[in-house]
Amino acid sequence: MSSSLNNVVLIGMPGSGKSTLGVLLAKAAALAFVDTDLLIQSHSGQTLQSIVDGEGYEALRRIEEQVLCNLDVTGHVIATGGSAVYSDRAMRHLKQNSIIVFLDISLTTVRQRIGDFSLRGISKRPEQTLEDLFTERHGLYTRFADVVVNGEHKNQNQMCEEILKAATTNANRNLGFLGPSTRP
Ligand SMILES: Nc1ncnc2c1ncn2[C@@H]1O[C@H](COP(=O)(O)OP(=O)(O)O)[C@@H](O)[C@H]1O
Ligand SMILES: O=C(O)C1=C[C@@H](OP(=O)(O)O)[C@@H](O)[C@H](O)C1
Ligand SMILES: [Mg+2]
Repeated sequence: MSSSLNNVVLIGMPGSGKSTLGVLLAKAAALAFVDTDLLIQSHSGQTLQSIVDGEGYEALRRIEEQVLCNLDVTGHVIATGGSAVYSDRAMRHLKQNSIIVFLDISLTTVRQRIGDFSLRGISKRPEQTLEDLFTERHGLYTRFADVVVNGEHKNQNQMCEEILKAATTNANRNLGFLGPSTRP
């Protein structure tokens, strides 16, 4: 059979809803769920914040790349961390059998949702502002996305429906996504 695009990978800024929407989406689509931030924490035995504080943001990116490249699942919704897109290798690996969905929210909404970002283990250069980070990443999220879902002014249920619809439409152009009902 041709490549089965049977995972949904969520990418986007912190606060875009990857972790919370990922669970809802998995329930709605009868898929399993994995949050790669939790894999990083269990892999390293510490919180993301303590990795950034103790070893620096580049160490977090290296661990994240390793965890993403070792991920070998099918039939999952995969919530990534906001910095996943800094690894070309990891994104190419995920793309092999996944639809990549970018949850696109504004900088204002990022600020509202994440509050004090210095406590959130964000992987960024020390001098980098949130605005700089937003601009730098927006291009990366767009580049790797198969589908972009605008997340402004929508509640979680609306987002979930929209992601599912967009991912299914996109995947139906390929084969084998979300089970037999979408196969020709
Ligand atoms: N569509 C939405 N509308 C309002 N709040 C949301 C929405 N999606 C997520 N949130 C909230 O935003 C916060 C960050 O969500 P989270 O899933 O942790 O984002 P991420 O994993 O992308 O960093 C949580 O408090 C969550 O409840
Ligand atoms: O954007 C980032 O640099 C990060 C986002 C976090 O995940 P969420 O995007 O789920 O908040 C987590 O991976 C880590 O603290 C780094
Ligand atoms: Mg998250």
